[in-house]
Amino acid sequence: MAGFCAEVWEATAETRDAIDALPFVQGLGDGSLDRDRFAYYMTQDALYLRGFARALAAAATKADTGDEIAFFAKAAHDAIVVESSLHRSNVGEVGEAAQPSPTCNAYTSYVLSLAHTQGYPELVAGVLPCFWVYADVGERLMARAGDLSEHPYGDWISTYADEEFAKATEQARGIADRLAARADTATVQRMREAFIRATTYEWMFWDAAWRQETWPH
Ligand SMILES: Cc1ncc(C[n+]2csc(CCO)c2C)c(N)n1
Repeated sequence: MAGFCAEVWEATAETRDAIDALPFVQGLGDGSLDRDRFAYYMTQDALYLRGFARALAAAATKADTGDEIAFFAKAAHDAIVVESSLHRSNVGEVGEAAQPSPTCNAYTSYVLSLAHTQGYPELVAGVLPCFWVYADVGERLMARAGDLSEHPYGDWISTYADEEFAKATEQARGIADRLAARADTATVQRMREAFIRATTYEWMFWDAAWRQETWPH
């Protein structure tokens, strides 16, 4: 039987094609995206990363090997430190008044609900699209953009097209496959659902940035 990752990657093919086709992602790749939309995205992403880093730290507490504790603890660290520097250089510090959008709130609440109500395998499956979708999009935008020195979003593209980041994604996939291989059928089904749901949230996050989504009241 093919591994968990191969299976859920296939199951999310339509959503991933839809991500590639989003005007936000297209504009990020060809540099035509307007600065306002990018700034909105960056602020929402900084808010997302705070919640997401907590979910990664929870994965570290649930992990059952030293390597995996270290992997998720470092990922939690990088979500705040490495990604924050990308944010700071683009939009400065995120103001105290910044509020998560409905989609940002839904996505972070979702991964935190996995952290608090589900087991380690389900949580790993739910945080995996964050790595994999970004590495996949980053790699593709990089191949298309070529020289990034004059690209308005070159630092974003190079962060996610980075070799180190590809390695972290590979490690996250290895962990998910190992967990699924020894999990019972019901757990694998919940893992599948978590992966698919989180991939859909990745689509929604970019779509919300394009629309500069706000709360109705
Ligand atoms: C909506 C959204 N999804 C995924 C990422 C990418 N990302 C966030 S934390 C992390 C792991 C540690 O660096 C990765 C890959 C993002 N920035 N924003």
